[in-house]
Amino acid sequence: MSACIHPSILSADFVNLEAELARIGGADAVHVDVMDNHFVPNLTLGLPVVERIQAVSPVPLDAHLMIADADRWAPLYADLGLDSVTFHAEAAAAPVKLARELRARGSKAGMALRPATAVEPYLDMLSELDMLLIMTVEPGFGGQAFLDLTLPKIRRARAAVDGSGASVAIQVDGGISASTIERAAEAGADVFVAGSAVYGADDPGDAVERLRVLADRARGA
Ligand SMILES: O=C(CO)[C@H](O)[C@H](O)COP(=O)(O)O
Ligand SMILES: [Fe+2]
Repeated sequence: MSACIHPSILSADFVNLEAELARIGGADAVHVDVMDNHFVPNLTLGLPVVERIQAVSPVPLDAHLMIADADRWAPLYADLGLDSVTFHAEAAAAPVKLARELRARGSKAGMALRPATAVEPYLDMLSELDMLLIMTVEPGFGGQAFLDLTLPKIRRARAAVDGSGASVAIQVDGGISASTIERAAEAGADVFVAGSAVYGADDPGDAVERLRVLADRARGA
């Protein structure tokens, strides 16, 4: 199966979101970064804006919740009918219960790990997840440099997912561009978030296709 490319609207023009969404019609999903200025030192948007994006988006929504008290808030995003809702393991008191709740409300369940958070403590809950997000930058801001130190964690996650038999996508987010996507793909990622590399391009739709070709080649797909 082809690599999935999820442009992040963090790098889009927030005053013209509907038009910005139309520019990435060939993407597999749009990645929406929700930040609360508590879990991360930045503030973006919340439920009412995500609800409107969901109403007008030509592609499914992949919400990345960088917010404290995920147990309370993440289910409310699932209630909007989003394709996937990803909470941070570091922000959830009961990750398994929360993942089950997201699925029960009709969303795919994603769980994210900061660069310094090990994957091993969570391997016994892979079957509860549809997606595991390995952050490849410290969450909080777009436009940061890809952290190569996350590559071994991507490899370990890939080996664990393949060994488990569970169907879990491995997403990477942060610093993904034409010069880094192949490294992440070779390590085992299959879903790629790209903000600045897509919306900073003259033609975001073309940038999506180029990234997909590079990732597929690196994955041998
Ligand atoms: O979650 C994020 C930051 O916390 C963003 O999704 C990510 O940074 C995308 O931006 P870029 O591709 O420019 O790094
Ligand atoms: Fe993100």
